[in-house]
Amino acid sequence: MSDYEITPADYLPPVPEVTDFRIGCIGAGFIMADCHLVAYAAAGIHATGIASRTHHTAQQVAARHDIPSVYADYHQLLDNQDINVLDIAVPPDCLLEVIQAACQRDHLRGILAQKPLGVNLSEAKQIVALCQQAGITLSVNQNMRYDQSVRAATSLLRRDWLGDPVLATLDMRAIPHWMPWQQRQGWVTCRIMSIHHLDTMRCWFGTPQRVFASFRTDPRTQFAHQDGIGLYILEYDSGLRCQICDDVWAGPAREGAQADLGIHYRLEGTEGMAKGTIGWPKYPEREPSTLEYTLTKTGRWHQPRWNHVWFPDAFLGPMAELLTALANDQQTETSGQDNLQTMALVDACYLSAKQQQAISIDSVLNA
Ligand SMILES: NC(=O)C1=CN([C@@H]2O[C@H](COP(=O)(O)OP(=O)(O)OC[C@H]3O[C@@H](n4cnc5c(N)ncnc54)[C@H](OP(=O)(O)O)[C@@H]3O)[C@@H](O)[C@H]2O)C=CC1
Ligand SMILES: O=C1CO[C@H](CO)[C@@H](O)[C@@H]1O
Repeated sequence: MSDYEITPADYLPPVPEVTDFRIGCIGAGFIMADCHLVAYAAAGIHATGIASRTHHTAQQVAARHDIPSVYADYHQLLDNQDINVLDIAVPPDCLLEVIQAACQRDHLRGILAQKPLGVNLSEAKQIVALCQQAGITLSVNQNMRYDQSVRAATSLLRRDWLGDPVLATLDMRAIPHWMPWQQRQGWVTCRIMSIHHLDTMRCWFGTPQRVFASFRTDPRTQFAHQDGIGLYILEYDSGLRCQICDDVWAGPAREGAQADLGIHYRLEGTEGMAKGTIGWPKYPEREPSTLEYTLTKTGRWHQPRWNHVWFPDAFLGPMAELLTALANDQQTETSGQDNLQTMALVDACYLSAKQQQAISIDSVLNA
């Protein structure tokens, strides 16, 4: 293989050597049942216990995934001293109380919490502080970083193959399935979906200095919401600009017109250019994400391909990283502390759209 080629180690997550941690799952909804547990099982990682709000839901998911212990509620799961790692996927406005209860137990070593880390930066800070005080390693499930194309692009950037980053754009034209609990938050897009794209830009380029965000409401969504279709410009002092368009309306495709759905991104640097697609909008069909790149040093297109997909395969990544970090007494890349910057960026987007002006991320982080 010539230089400047991507290999599986660049797009697949590490599989932890030590898998004897005992995982308790809190939440048994879509993401836990159809993504987390499916990806873990494929790697030989099996949860020990599960609890949901509704006992019957937990029983059904336990039966489907061969989970030996089902608890009537999450407090009972937390009482089991054998469980030392939590995998939490509950609505964001339920997360803080679950973490508060978890931090009162002294047998827990690690927590993987689904994004967003609470309803805002203030809650995220409380969650991070609670885990630090309890000596629990907290990691946030910002799993788009583990999408195979995103991860491969991260490798290109970390090796400097693209040179100095000049411009990055990401265009989402897709209709996600919305969860009923979003209605009580009044969020359609930014804190639920755009958070992935904002966090991915952070993974690629670090935290921007400022963001300008503009929202327009989504004509299909029946409940009152603050966001809807989201447009974002991220400004970096280096000169780099990132632009994200999250169009969750994507035209009247559900209303009878033809659909043209997908997610495309493009990264331009002084020494190369990469363009990718994210296959997730086709889920449950398995459409792998793609990446192509061209470099001044090679003068041709490089087109690595794989059969893995974000949903569900990439969900091994965040748990594998947490288990590896626990075994080595380290933090993960998506630690709670790191995620405060993603949460600050998201809060800055809502503030920017409301005030119709660019917002510095530091001003939100340090407010
Ligand atoms: N790519 C990603 O990383 C994705 C992340 N997510 C995140 O995962 C979390 C869970 O999402 P998802 O699984 O799709 O949601 P679901 O609605 O499918 O599941 C929610 C789970 O939380 C439980 N729950 C506890 N309290 C409540 C409550 N007050 N209202 C509603 N449910 C409650 C539900 O219990 P029960 O059903 O027993 O009543 C269920 O087990 C969210 O934070 C979401 O943002 C979601 C999708 C994709
Ligand atoms: O994180 C997410 C990614 O995709 C889902 C769409 O099916 C969203 O619901 C979501 O919260």
